[in-house]
Amino acid sequence: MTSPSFRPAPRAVLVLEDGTRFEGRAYGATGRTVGELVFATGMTGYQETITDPSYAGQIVMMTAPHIGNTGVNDPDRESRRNWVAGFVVRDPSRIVSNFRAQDSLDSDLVADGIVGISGVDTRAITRHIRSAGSMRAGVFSGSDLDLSPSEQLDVVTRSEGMAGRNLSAEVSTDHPYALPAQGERVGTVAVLDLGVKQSTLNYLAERGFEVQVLPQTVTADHVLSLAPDALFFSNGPGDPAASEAHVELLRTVLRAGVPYFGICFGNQLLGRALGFGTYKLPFGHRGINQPVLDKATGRVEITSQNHGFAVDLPVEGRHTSPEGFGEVEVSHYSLNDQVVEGLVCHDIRAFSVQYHPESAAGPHDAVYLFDRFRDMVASATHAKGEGK
Ligand SMILES: NC(=O)CC[C@H](N)C(=O)O
Repeated sequence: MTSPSFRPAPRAVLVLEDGTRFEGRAYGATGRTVGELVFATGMTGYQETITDPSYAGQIVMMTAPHIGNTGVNDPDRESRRNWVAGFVVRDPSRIVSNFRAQDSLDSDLVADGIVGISGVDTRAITRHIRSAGSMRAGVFSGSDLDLSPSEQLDVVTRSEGMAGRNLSAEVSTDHPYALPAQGERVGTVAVLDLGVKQSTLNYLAERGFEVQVLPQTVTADHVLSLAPDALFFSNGPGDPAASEAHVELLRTVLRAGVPYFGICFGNQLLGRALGFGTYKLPFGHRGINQPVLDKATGRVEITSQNHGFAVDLPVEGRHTSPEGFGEVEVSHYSLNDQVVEGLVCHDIRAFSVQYHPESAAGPHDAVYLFDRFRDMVASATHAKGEGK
């Protein structure tokens, strides 16, 4: 595992849908892959990134130049596999050096068939995407290099874009399962698994929730038949505008008075359930040092983010839900570009954030949101007990 190999890897090429090409070396599995090319700015946490199911369908490029130094290990996996459609790095570590390492990143990518490329100028590619926007791309190595440049470009331009894409079925659990509550029990939370990360489930269980994880195919009737004390929608890949069935489920369960918390995709779906729109950002927010303002406290949080879509609402003032859920406010917004980063409902028990309070990887500034959820559910249960 730690023996250095100084043989140059075989060639590979990264082809962008606008025809731009970058020559490099094969990294991870060899072959061909297509997806939306996005960049992630975290200097650490590559394993949490590639095992985040929200990245399904995306070729992730790390802007940090040196990747793989600490290898991979089982405790840091956020889900059952690596989900990225492809992986682009500048300078992969030739050795693994960490006491927690169980394997090298390269061989872990090979095990999951993730086609990657290294030795490309990731700074130039990032600047290109920053100006031109995220776009479809392909990585080709091995016998796929026999395709001519125009045939490779054809493969890319014939592939599906991210707008309008529903990917929940690819990443969700196919069977329900549960995590027991830890410490003082607050109640049960039904978690719709749209691509949930393990750290999120752990935080919920640690806050006293019995966590019931449900496949994304579940119906509103089934959720209500479980009589959960709360509902949670996870992060996940794809375009929120293509998840109408989940939006309908959310509306029904909210109308039944069940308290709600959503993260990332779960924030976008709350926005849509309330009757607002979502839109695609030019190149999205992906990294672990994204500044966000909590409007209620004036506090700035440094957050972990991974989103390419956002809720379409002015960050100031209150807005009336066209779906009859009362007054809604943007609770948090990005200090980089004023994009909506959180929603709070004033007339029903529901809130959500666009960023990742489970902080895997990333700073722990936003972990308080799990406490806020626990307190909201505890007060709802108390009110129910008093017949309010
Ligand atoms: N991490 C997420 O949940 C991402 C949500 C959505 N797929 C987006 O890209 O905006």
